[in-house]
Amino acid sequence: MRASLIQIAVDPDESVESRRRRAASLVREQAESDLVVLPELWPVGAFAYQQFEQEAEPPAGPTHEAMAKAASDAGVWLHAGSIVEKAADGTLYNTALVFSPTGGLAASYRKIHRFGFDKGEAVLMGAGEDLVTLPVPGGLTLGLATCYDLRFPELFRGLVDAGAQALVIPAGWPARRRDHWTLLVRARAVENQAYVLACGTAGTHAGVEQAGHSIVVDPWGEVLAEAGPDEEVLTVDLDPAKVTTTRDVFPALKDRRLGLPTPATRP
Ligand SMILES: O=C(O)CCC(=O)C(=O)O
Repeated sequence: MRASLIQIAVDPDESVESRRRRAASLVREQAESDLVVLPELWPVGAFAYQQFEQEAEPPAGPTHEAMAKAASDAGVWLHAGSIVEKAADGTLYNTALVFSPTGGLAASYRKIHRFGFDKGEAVLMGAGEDLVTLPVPGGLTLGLATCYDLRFPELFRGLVDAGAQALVIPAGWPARRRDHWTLLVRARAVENQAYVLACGTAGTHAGVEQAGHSIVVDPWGEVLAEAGPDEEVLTVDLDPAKVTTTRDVFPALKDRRLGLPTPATRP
């Protein structure tokens, strides 16, 4: 199963429309891949809070339309990163969209952990409630998470319990915390014995330099490929059997001790 991560640059001197066209054309160039991944909020920029309302899209808006067409033109599974979704009741969500090779919406995921503490996404957006997995026929079962979610291991364990074999994480991670990014991506791969495909953005928007350094890690924690800081497409071959082999040879997931009493529940 071949995967390509498109680490697109998000810079304020390019319009959202132009970036959307460019992203679609980059997706079309990956027709040799089975799965293509774009980063978090690449149309507007993950830190461009002031533009969230203006660039918010209904579930079947312009990014959805452009990405559905790009997926079917290329004949690939497309994790199209995330958009600012405006739901019917007016709530904004950071919503990831995944398209099948015929351009149908196969899954969507509303980011569960909102970033910003008392500002930005944390106050402007609603929180997702649902864990999402998606089996890709003939390939791996994907588990979906977005950016700041990476800091919450219990989410990933939930995805693994639901069958995930490859954790796909679009992000808009800042350069100043790049060490956390690479450390946490590898940790999620090792502890869950799963592939991790983590796709960030390049460039600088809203004054926040992006880390880039998209990275693909195998179920043993080995880095298969890592991008630099600039716009780049990272292509790797994944072996679905490697997840089963790793879990069979080193069955740590079977040694979990669930339901132990805590000091509060101990009689
Ligand atoms: O957790 C971090 O350091 C970055 C998170 C982030 O930038 C985001 O979720 O948009």
